[in-house]
Amino acid sequence: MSMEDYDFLFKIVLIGNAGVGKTCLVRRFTQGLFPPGQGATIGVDFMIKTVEINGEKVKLQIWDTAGQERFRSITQSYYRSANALILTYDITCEESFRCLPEWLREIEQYASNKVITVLVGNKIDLAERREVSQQRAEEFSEAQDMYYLETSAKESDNVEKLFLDLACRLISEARQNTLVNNVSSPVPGEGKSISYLTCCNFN
Ligand SMILES: Nc1nc2c(ncn2[C@@H]2O[C@H](COP(=O)(O)OP(=O)(O)OP(=O)(O)O)[C@@H](O)[C@H]2O)c(=O)[nH]1
Repeated sequence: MSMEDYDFLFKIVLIGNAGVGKTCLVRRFTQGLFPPGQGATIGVDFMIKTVEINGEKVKLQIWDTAGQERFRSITQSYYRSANALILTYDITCEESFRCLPEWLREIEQYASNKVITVLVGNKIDLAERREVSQQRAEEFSEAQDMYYLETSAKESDNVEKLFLDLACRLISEARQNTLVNNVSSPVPGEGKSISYLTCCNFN
């Protein structure tokens, strides 16, 4: 496949406290591995994965930002052009959940108002150490109008689903924008134009 051979290109940025597992989620999805002894991210890392959804090639540019406070001014500059943000916390770390309103303020300030935000509670393989209940996280995400998903980068639980559902959402949004911006374009209903809806499982 050549570099230009894709139907959609989306930029996804992962944010959240240090140590919640952002890098591991990205490595799991893009490389299919759980890195041993993963060091803290310095600034921002970048990975690409192209997936096929209902016969269409979707190129995902995935930006993994450092959670440490001292990198905040660097990472903020990556919000603006993001199509989607994956706001991650660690279900075994109350502190990472309590910081979410702070992250939402960052999003409000630096991201586009069209950005899609997904809240992710990572490390569900450590169920016995859980400090944040699923219900509490769901209530929070509902109040903030975000999708919510729990994952384990270690056990590969829901990681593929996270990125693929997000890609479906982004395709859906992109099509709606095209329709809004171009009134003469054909209405959906023909060929494969609405089949993508069947793969969006967020609720
Ligand atoms: N048990 C378990 N450990 C995880 C999981 N995901 C990440 N970890 C561990 O959590 C630690 C931090 O993971 P990272 O992926 O580096 O976290 P990060 O959010 O990228 O951290 P920063 O780069 O500092 O922002 C590492 O020791 C990982 O092995 C998971 O799903 N389950």
